[in-house]
Amino acid sequence: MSKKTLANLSASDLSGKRAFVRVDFNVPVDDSGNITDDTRIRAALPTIKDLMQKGAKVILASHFGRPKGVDDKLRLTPVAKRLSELLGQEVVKTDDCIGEEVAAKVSALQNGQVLLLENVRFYKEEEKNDPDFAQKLAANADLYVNDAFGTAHRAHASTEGVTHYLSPSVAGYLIEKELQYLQSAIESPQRPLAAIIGGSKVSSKIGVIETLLEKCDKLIIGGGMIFTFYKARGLNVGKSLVEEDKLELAKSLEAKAKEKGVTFLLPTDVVVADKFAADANSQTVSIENIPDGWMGLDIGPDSVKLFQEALADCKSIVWNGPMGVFEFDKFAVGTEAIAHTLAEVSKQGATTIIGGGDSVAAVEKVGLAEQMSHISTGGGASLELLEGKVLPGIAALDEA
Ligand SMILES: Nc1ncnc2c1ncn2[C@@H]1O[C@H](COP(=O)(O)OP(=O)(O)OP(=O)(O)O)[C@@H](O)[C@H]1O
Ligand SMILES: O=C(O)[C@H](O)COP(=O)(O)O
Repeated sequence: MSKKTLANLSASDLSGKRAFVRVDFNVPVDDSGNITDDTRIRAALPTIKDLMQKGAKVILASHFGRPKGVDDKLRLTPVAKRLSELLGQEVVKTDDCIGEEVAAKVSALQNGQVLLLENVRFYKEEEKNDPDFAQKLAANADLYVNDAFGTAHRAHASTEGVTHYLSPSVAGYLIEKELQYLQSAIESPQRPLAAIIGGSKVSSKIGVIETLLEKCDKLIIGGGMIFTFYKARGLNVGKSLVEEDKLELAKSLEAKAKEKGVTFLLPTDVVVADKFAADANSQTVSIENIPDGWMGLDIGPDSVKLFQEALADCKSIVWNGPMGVFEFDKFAVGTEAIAHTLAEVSKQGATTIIGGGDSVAAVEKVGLAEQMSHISTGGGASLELLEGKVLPGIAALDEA
């Protein structure tokens, strides 16, 4: 990575210094506000612990959800509690992210102590990347560390704006690791490189499919978007999800794959349902025989076999997006089978990278996360990185 990282800063650079650290603690919670998955908190620990050990005063900032103004349900209090448990040390929590209370609590911090600011999105200025707000965030700190990979695709005050007021501005260990895996996966992969792209719509994955067509040897498509490709081929898709305005695009993506010599695989059979529900009636049919009135919600067993065979000799695999409606157990089979396949090829030495969000949730659900080479903590951010886009939260950091 050409950016300066925390590894470049020694104890003498950090001891007694107030480090403003942007993390992504936007964690899933249940209806009672309990954290259901603390992966993102644990992923930030190497950076936080390193700063503590090097004697910095650690000021953590994060967003949580998408509040419109102050929202008591979106306070970071449960996160502070969980982080205190993980660090084995009390984390000081403020009720705001700027202002006098923050200034007072920061000035009372000892070297190695950790403070968590309140949700930065309680201020609309955060998402507007307002310079005055960024300056207020920066006012209590001496330097900036960005470790919020999941939010690095947002040019917000705490991810981009603050870098104009704090120096040095460096990447934390999580961002460093994410870039190392995701960038090298597509820039200098061990080949064959396969990409598996799923999810609901072609429209949200056009950019990544187009970029991957330039980079990978095999492109495997699953999820709701397959029906747009089938319809473009003239097949009947029943009540399945289709983006009518993307039929031409689907045709051109298939044609482009052919032109580039990329193996382009769509499922050969699907599991169809009579309604969009967990308890729907279902049957497995070949893609030529989707009945009227039924909708495809998962890939079928022949497709799983086809994909497994295609993945068997791959040395690098990137996966983004579920193969079916995995939230319903009945239609999670295809997604889970792909997770098992990736765990298998990982064991045989392939690099397997899971690109955020739903595919990560699926891999975790089947308990295979540990077996993958890299599980990204970013959904949108990992997708944008795979698309080859510049992430503003990273671009703004100091050059190495
Ligand atoms: N056949 C299908 N019909 C309708 N929806 C589907 C189908 N297959 C998958 N989905 C839905 O797609 C959603 C995920 O799609 P989306 O485009 O948001 O992917 P994503 O969240 O970007 O993926 P990731 O989070 O892994 O990056 C899931 O909620 C899943 O239920
Ligand atoms: O969960 C995420 O993808 C990140 O925390 C970014 O959240 P956002 O999409 O609300 O900006």
